[in-house]
Order: sequence, then structure tokens, then C-alpha cells
Amino acid sequence: MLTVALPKGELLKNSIRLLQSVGLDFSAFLDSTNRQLQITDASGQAKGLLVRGQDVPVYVEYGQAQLGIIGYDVLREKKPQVAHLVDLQFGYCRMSVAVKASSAYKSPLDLPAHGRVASKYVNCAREYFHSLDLPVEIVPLYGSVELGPITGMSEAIVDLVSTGRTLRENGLIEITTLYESTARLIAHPLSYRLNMGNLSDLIEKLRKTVLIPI
Ligand SMILES: Nc1ncnc2c1ncn2[C@@H]1O[C@H](COP(=O)(O)OP(=O)(O)OP(=O)(O)O)[C@@H](O)[C@H]1O
Ligand SMILES: O=P(O)(O)OC[C@H]1O[C@H](OP(=O)(O)OP(=O)(O)O)[C@H](O)[C@@H]1O
Repeated sequence: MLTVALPKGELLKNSIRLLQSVGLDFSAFLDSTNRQLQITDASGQAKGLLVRGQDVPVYVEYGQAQLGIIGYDVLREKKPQVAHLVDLQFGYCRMSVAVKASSAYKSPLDLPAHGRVASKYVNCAREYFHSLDLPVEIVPLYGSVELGPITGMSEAIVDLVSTGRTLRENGLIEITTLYESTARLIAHPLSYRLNMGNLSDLIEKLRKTVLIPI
């Protein structure tokens, strides 16, 4: 039986809707009273694993799940050994550099050499500033990174922006975008190559569903 790793949080609802459109019903994961982390879909065709977004590529890389749904930002940050199959076109956000609106930094190149940049996405942040040849200290945080510049701990942040509301309500502005992100369908490379459990059929159905907006 095929196993699909589904991300908790922001991408869960749309992931479940997408799988429902190809006949796989994991809506039990949306029930707030549910504590089961592994369920079989209502038609008995596939198993679903409910995991933290960052962990989806881990289950897929190790082959415990043949398919997974994950934000492109996580793929950029973790560079897992997985097959990257379909842009699912939901979960839009962008990875941006932001600073205090009142600061004099209008571009990342205005940031002081050896200044601090707080981020949950340390690899993306490090790669970006390296590409600018601007040495900065990356301060790893697990969330609420907007507090970095507010408290004076860092000059800037590298973080996801979707509606822009969090930045606005915390007096920050974006000064550049590193890349845009949407949800992606990923697969365990060997299972994909060997077409385990007729994986290609399901992938094709998902691809078609994405082309016809749900
Ligand atoms: N406004 C948004 N904020 C954060 N992520 C978003 C947003 N919009 C879309 N996404 C996408 O949703 C994914 C999951 O985001 P979510 O906020 O649920 O988890 P997280 O807080 O990044 O991860 P975790 O809670 O596991 O540490 C992101 O990786 C990104 O691709
Ligand atoms: O542009 P917006 O629509 O306001 O969304 C952006 C916010 O959402 C994410 O945080 P999340 O809710 O994942 O919480 P976190 O700070 O714990 O990462 C991200 O880190 C921003 O803080």
C-alpha cells in the first residue's frame, strides 16, 4: 500500500483537498479531536502520515512514504534526496529579507558587514548573503523571527512572507525577495523509478488535477 506524508499546519487543508480529488480521503486528519498520526484512507488504497512540514522530506527520503507534500522553501533549505515532481500551485509565499521600516537599510547591500540576520531558514539565508559576498552572522531561531530587529538582536531577518500582515503589524518592511514558494509533490526516488504500487498512475492523476484548478 502506498504511503503519503502530509504536512501539519498551513498546507494541510489544501493537501487533503487535492488528495480527495483523486479519491484518497484523509479528512480525518482535519478533525481537531483526532490524535492518530497514521491513518488509512477511507477507500483503503493508501496510508497517510501526519508529520511536521520539515519532516515530510525525511519520511520520503528514507522511503517510509513514497509520496509527500511540502513547501518549496523546505526543499531549498534542506536539499533532501527526493524526486521533485509537481508544483501543486497552492501555499504561495515568498522568502524575503526584511528590516525595521524606520531603518536606513533600503537594500541588503546596505546592511553592515558582520551584522546579524535572524532566520529559521539558516541555509537559505547563509547562501543568499554569501552570494552577495556580504559577511553576516546568521542567528538561528525557531519562530517569531520578526522579534529579531524589533528587540535589536539583529539588523534583518530572512523569513516567509505571505499576506505581509505579520511584517506590517511589527513595523518591518521587505527589502528584497530571495525566491517564491508553493507546495510541491515529492517522491522517494527508487519507488518512483520502479513505479512501486503503480505510483506513476497516482502522480499523473494529481498532475492533471493541478492543471484543472480545484
Ligand atoms: N503565511 C505563511 N507562513 C508560513 N508558511 C506558509 C505561509 N503560507 C504558505 N506557507 C507554506 O506552508 C509551509 C508550512 O508552514 P507552517 O507555518 O504550517 O509550518 P512552519 O511553522 O514553517 O513549520 P513547523 O511548525 O513544522 O516548524 C511553509 O513551509 C510554506 O511553504
Ligand atoms: O505574511 P503573513 O501572511 O503575515 O505570514 C508570514 C508569517 O507566517 C509565518 O509564521 P508562522 O505563522 O509559521 O509562525 P512562526 O513565526 O512560528 O514561524 C512566517 O514566519 C511569518 O511570520
